Amino acid sequence: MRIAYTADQIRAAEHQLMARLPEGTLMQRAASGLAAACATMLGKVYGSRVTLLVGSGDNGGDALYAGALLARRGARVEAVLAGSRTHEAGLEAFLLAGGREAGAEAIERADLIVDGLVGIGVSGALREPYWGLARAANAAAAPTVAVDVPSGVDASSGRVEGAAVEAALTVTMGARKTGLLVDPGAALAGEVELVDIGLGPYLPDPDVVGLTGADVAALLPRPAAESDKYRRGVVGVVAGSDQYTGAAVLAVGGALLAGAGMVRYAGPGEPVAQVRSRWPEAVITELERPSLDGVGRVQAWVVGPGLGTGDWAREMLAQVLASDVPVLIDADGLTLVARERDLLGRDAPVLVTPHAGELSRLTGAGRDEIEADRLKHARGAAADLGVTVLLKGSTTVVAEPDRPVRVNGTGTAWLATGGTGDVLSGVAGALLAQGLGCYDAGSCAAYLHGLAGRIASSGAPLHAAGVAAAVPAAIRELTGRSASR
Ligand SMILES: NC(=O)C1=CN([C@@H]2O[C@H](COP(=O)(O)OP(=O)(O)OC[C@H]3O[C@@H](n4cnc5c(N)ncnc54)[C@H](OP(=O)(O)O)[C@@H]3O)[C@@H](O)[C@H]2O)[C@@H](O)CC1
Ligand SMILES: [K+]
Repeated sequence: MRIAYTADQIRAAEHQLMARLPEGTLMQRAASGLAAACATMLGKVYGSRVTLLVGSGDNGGDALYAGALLARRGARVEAVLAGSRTHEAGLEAFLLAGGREAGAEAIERADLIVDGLVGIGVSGALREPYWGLARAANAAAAPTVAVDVPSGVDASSGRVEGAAVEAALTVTMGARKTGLLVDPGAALAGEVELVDIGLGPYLPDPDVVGLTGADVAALLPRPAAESDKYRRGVVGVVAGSDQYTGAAVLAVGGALLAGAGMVRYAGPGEPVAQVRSRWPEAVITELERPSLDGVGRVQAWVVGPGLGTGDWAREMLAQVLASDVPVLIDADGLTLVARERDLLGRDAPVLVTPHAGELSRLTGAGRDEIEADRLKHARGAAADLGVTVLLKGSTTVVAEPDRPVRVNGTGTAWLATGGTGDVLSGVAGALLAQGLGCYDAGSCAAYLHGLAGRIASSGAPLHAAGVAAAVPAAIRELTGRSASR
């Protein structure tokens, strides 16, 4: 599990640890980890050119001490001092080791750039000359190693106001920062390497958590020898309409291919015909009127994709929500709930899966505001609505009251195409029906869906049906050798 913390949490932990250690110890630990990472990146340290971008705080101090270590190993290290002041002891050590001060032109002659402009102490958009230096580093041929966080990225949220450094590697001190797991910060951080400075015992519960493949593999339900189709989980899908038939096909496909024991589909004539011809495995009820009578028992419902927002859709949604099993609400179902919040008043669990636009309808926050701070808005919606919120996007986040937000980084930009959300709802529904809670079902589904997207894409455009088809391959990749069991 990748765990991450806000800047305040890190600072509080550092405070406690620092009180027990001689002054400067933590920075020395940070700098030696940073220098080692730079050395690995350079391959050969002796004779290489390293340019440090040094801000006025301790982030610059880390860079200067690391620069001193690299200079002692024979690198030609130059420091561009950006702040109105500079970490004094760090600069002294740097100069003593043979490092030199330089102007911004040193960025262009570097083999490696070290971004020590700002770390967790940043506030707001980068000011000049930091801003210009960040852009010069991004334009340079050499890769950049960011100290703690890429400068310009808010460590606690991943937000970027204005320019930020694009790092090939971020060497982060003590613990990962939330902003390294959430886009846009996550995308700017490159690889993330954690340097242990001894903070562990002082860290509180994490702010956010990212599941690894091994975590997901451990959570995924596996059929046991005595499983039958009912015990493996029956998913009910209420999706599609005479106008939108594809959503039904895709949601049912996602559910079937994510391991549901059985999928029951209920809808009107047009989508029924489509689902029947595409998925003969599904158990289908063709509806003359909006009613779940005679559809049969399920262990979880998926409701909303392509359903429409008229009276029929509203009645189907109300009946699904009146059941006593977990319900996933997506797409048109969310539009209906936004109009009529009371529908959410039920005892059994609810997982909602909005994108930013749908969440905006649910909460009234602006779409751009939501995109800029996905964590805050997903958390707020989960608390206000009393449900689990899976907010889709380049970093999908899953928020549930009183638990760390789970963030998912497996997706690919190619997934931003029509119908992929319908597949996700089916995948998550299958996991709910197999007994996972909303938090686990949502975060495992996001992981699998992202991985399936990568498999389906391999760097080229994909289509939603291809993502559904790749879900078994994603499960196989995760579960590895034990897949035969
Ligand atoms: N504490 C520890 O134990 C350890 C800490 N460690 C390291 O220290 C880092 C935190 O150091 P920090 O607290 O000194 O803050 P930091 O990120 O360097 O930036 C603050 C400076 O930036 C400036 N500034 C702010 N906003 C700005 C903007 N928008 N645009 C431009 N400038 C801006 C502001 O300058 P001022 O406004 O005062 O001129 C202020 O002085 C942490 O990330 C890690 O790398 C490690 O060594 C491990 C041990
Ligand atoms: K930095």
